[in-house]
Amino acid sequence: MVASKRKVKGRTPGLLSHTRSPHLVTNKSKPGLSAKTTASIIRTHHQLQKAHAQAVKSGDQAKAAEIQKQIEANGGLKKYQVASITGQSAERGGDSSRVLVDWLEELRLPGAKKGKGADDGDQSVSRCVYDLLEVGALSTTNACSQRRYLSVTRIDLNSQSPGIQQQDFMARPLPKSDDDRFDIISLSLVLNYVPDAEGRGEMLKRTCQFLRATAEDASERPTPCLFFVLPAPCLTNSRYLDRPRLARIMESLGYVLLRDKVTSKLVYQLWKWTGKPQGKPQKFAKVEVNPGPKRNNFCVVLK
Ligand SMILES: C[S@@+](CC[C@H](N)C(=O)[O-])C[C@H]1O[C@@H](n2cnc3c(N)ncnc32)[C@H](O)[C@@H]1O
Repeated sequence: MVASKRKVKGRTPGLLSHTRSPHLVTNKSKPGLSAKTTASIIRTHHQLQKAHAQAVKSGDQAKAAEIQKQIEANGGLKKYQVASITGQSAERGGDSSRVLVDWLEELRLPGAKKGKGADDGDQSVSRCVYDLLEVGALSTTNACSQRRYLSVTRIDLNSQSPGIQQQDFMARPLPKSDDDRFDIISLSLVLNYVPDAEGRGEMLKRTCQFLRATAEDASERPTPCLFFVLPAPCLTNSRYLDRPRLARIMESLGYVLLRDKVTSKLVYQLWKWTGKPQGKPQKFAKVEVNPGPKRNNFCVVLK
């Protein structure tokens, strides 16, 4: 059966190829880029990245080089980032770090107060500042950057501003002491950028090395914690991953779920790191958990 144009247009929402990061505020958007164009740039970039990772994995250097050329011909990471910013609108969710700060405030992180610089003049709390590592940062003015109780270190594979270090989180030198660790790590729409399942598992594992251990007297606090955002279909419509399986993966690394929010487009989660993995170290292979023809193949493998 040939799918009609209308059917293609009225897309199946659960397919990853139809998602994009819909939460960046577009007040500064370039009006020239239509939603369709930005979605297409993002989708193509993800597909090519994935094909490139597969070619590298299979040792096909010629194919990898060819795909790399295509990635560059399509504008590369730079164009993808522009599309990520310009293709989004506040009505579609806005800045995801608003969810993070709302949760930190709701969970009564000591010193965390609502609003910009809300701890000004409050003598009753000694000033608490928490170190946040924002991986995959595209902005220096989002909600988490506007809280005085957060000191934000921003990194991205391609820095768009002097306030963002150009750095691959996977190549960031491992901490030598707690001075190099963080209270909070944010991976907003970053895990799904990683083109292969093993790489995603490695990224999750690596977060544990960058978080400060919980002090004995601070067990009620939400920190140290990991905030992440994923396109909803990664967890709601994947053959290989759903929320229970992700929870088992995270718990095996020592995380416990504090907050979880699912919208039609995105899943937001906040995980506290206990420093104590539950049980023996576990491996998670690529296992089908949700069979079905209209599902995507998003997967996290932990070796
Ligand atoms: C879709 S954008 C998301 C940006 C922003 N966090 C958001 O929520 O809108 C993904 C960003 O993650 C960055 N990224 C992906 N893997 C990364 C890594 N290993 N280290 C640093 N940045 C990374 C990419 O360069 C890209 O700018």
